[in-house]
Amino acid sequence: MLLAIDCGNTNTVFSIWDGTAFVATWRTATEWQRTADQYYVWLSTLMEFQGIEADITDVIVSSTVPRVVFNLRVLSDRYFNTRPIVVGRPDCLLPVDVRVDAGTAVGPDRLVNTVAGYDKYGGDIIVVDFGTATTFDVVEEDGAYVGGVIAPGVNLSLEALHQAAAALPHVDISKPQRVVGTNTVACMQSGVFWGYVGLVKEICARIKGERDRDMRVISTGGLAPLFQQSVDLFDAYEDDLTMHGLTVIHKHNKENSISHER
Ligand SMILES: Nc1ncnc2c1ncn2[C@@H]1O[C@H](COP(=O)(O)OP(=O)(O)OP(=O)(O)O)[C@@H](O)[C@H]1O
Ligand SMILES: CC(C)(CO)[C@@H](O)C(=O)NCCC(=O)O
Ligand SMILES: [K+]
Repeated sequence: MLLAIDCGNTNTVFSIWDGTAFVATWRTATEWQRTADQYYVWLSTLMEFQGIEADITDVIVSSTVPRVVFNLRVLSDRYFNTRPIVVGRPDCLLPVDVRVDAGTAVGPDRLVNTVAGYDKYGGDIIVVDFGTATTFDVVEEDGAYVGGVIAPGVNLSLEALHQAAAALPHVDISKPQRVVGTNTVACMQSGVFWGYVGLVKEICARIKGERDRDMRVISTGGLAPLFQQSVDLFDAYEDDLTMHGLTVIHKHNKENSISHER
């Protein structure tokens, strides 16, 4: 079985893939200090608790935080006796081209989202991921990643207001009842919620305009449904797009590269 690890700047998600379906998914805060042994205690406890007897033979990692990769490598090596595939490293093959400026290190999560989006929907799509940052990834007709947009994440935007302004509280995002807020929290929620609706609309329209074609917009990330509730922003929503992409990349590497086994 495959252990797929999607490490974002805020959260790290571990999923076990049996070749057909995900048998379990667990989420933990991203902390680069966490050691391989700590990961294993956490993972094995959850597996035992849920009665999952997974024989993990393969590990694939996508990490937007370079420092955590070392301990995830040790985890893979020490407890699963396998060398992990690390997306973005030269020995990890991608099933699609990456056409960006020379020397640009595209975030591995964006590459994985691109692969997943192309696998599920084909080309000419925009993948929008509401993570720590909100990213827009543009997929060419042939599946190539051809660039995109990085905007501040929803929670980050609210947190920035709280951090920078003494009188602004910590607020969770939600859809405000009205645009005109009559209290501080409602005003902040309105600014971020409706501001975000505008941001997504404008960026997608401009991408389509720049490329002079219609493109399907696929959303992923925990907050996508909140926005979709109010306005028709996306053509489809996928709750586990990054994880799906990791399984596609793993399969591609298994079929096309020299063995990752020891
Ligand atoms: N209905 C909701 N209301 C508020 N927050 C939500 C809701 N659903 C999900 N979230 C939060 O939205 C955030 C988005 O989750 P997601 O997994 O897409 O990215 P992340 O873990 O924050 O970022 P990264 O992948 O960059 O670490 C998470 O912090 C999650 O707890
Ligand atoms: C933009 C984030 C933070 C989104 O998770 C990540 O993809 C990243 O660190 N990217 C590196 C820069 C780039 O993708 O061009
Ligand atoms: K994510």
